Amino acid sequence: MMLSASPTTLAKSSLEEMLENLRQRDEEEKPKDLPPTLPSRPTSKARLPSARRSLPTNFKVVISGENGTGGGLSEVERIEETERNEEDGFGNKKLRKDVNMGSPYYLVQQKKGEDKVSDAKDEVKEIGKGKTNWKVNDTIEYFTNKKLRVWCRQPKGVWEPGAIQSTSGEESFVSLSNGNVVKVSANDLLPANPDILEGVNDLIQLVYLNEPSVLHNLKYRYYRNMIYSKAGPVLVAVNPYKDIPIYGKDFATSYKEKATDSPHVFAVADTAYNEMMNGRVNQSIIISGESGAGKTETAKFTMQYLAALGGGNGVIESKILDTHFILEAFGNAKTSRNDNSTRFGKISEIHFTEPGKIYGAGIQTCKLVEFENFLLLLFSNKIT
Ligand SMILES: Nc1ncnc2c1ncn2[C@@H]1O[C@H](COP(=O)(O)OP(=O)(O)OP(=O)(O)O)[C@@H](O)[C@H]1O
Repeated sequence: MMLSASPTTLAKSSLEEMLENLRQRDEEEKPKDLPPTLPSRPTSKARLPSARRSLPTNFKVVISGENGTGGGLSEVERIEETERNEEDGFGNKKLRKDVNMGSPYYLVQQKKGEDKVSDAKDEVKEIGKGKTNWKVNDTIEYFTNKKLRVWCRQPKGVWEPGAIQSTSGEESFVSLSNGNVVKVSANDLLPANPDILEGVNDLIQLVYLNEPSVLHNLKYRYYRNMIYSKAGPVLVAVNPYKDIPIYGKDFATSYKEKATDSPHVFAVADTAYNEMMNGRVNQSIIISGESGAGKTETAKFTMQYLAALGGGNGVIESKILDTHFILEAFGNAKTSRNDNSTRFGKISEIHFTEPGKIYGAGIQTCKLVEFENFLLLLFSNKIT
């Protein structure tokens, strides 16, 4: 399903007003002050910002139920792809507008997703115009003139947001958000993303993919209980260390019915299940992270979702889910990093019948590789 990003009939937000003012100011200054192109990005094509492409004039925001099945396509590419072809190529249903989740988490995501993606594209279009070859100084100059936000590395390595006041040679005076003005070298400055991109649910939507921008985006979401973010086809989970009500039946149902595309472990499990069912290809999900990152919990949520999808009378599913308790009793221990640390690597398999019902499971364990712990869930379809 597509949702048009045409201007809303509601009163303009202060953000919209600010953007409009910025655009007007740019228009006035256009002939003598063309903005430079975006700063350099990682060389990998997969991480190039979608915003570098010229935007379609009839731009639309697509919210589809799939997660990570874009084959590495950027947001704009996926939009164009979907516009070319009503089917998403993976047999997934598109977002159902008629399902009202009634969940604050869902609503925030929906609203933010719609507004931000479309507005940010416009803003990026503005910033991205101009020459293709640029130098660091051009960018700093541009950021200074426009009073745009930058990230400023402080002595202890912490990145603080601020605005460049003036630059002389390799050094700049930056006014930090706490009011202090500090002198920093150009090496300690990085461009920040426009406010409008704050909290985007896929990191590849960020115009500037530098370390502070990525961390800031994850932190912004984390403080709003949005612990999952996408980094292209990869799901990033930040351990909340508290219960967040995002794993209940209503959430499982909404991911099953493609009612939301907010990043979530259920979405990953759903994609794997659908790929297995549609493509008849075994699937695997790799969960990695340092000790205490939340791998075991994530694996449990994945299995819980798969049990809900492939559940029959519930007996075998609950048996599978209950194995965690036995395994943890024998194989977990308290460490300085995690009170309930799994001391072994784990490969869990779930087997499905052809119609997609669970008919068995298996778990292989292996020696723990400290700090490079992993869990691998495998899903296989019975070939009879
Ligand atoms: N999604 C979550 N929601 C709430 N709490 C969580 C979540 N994920 C992890 N936690 C908390 O973090 C703790 C550590 O998580 P977990 O045991 O899954 O880490 P791990 O990566 O498997 O660690 P290890 O490699 O040491 O086994 C859990 O006991 C739980 O309290």
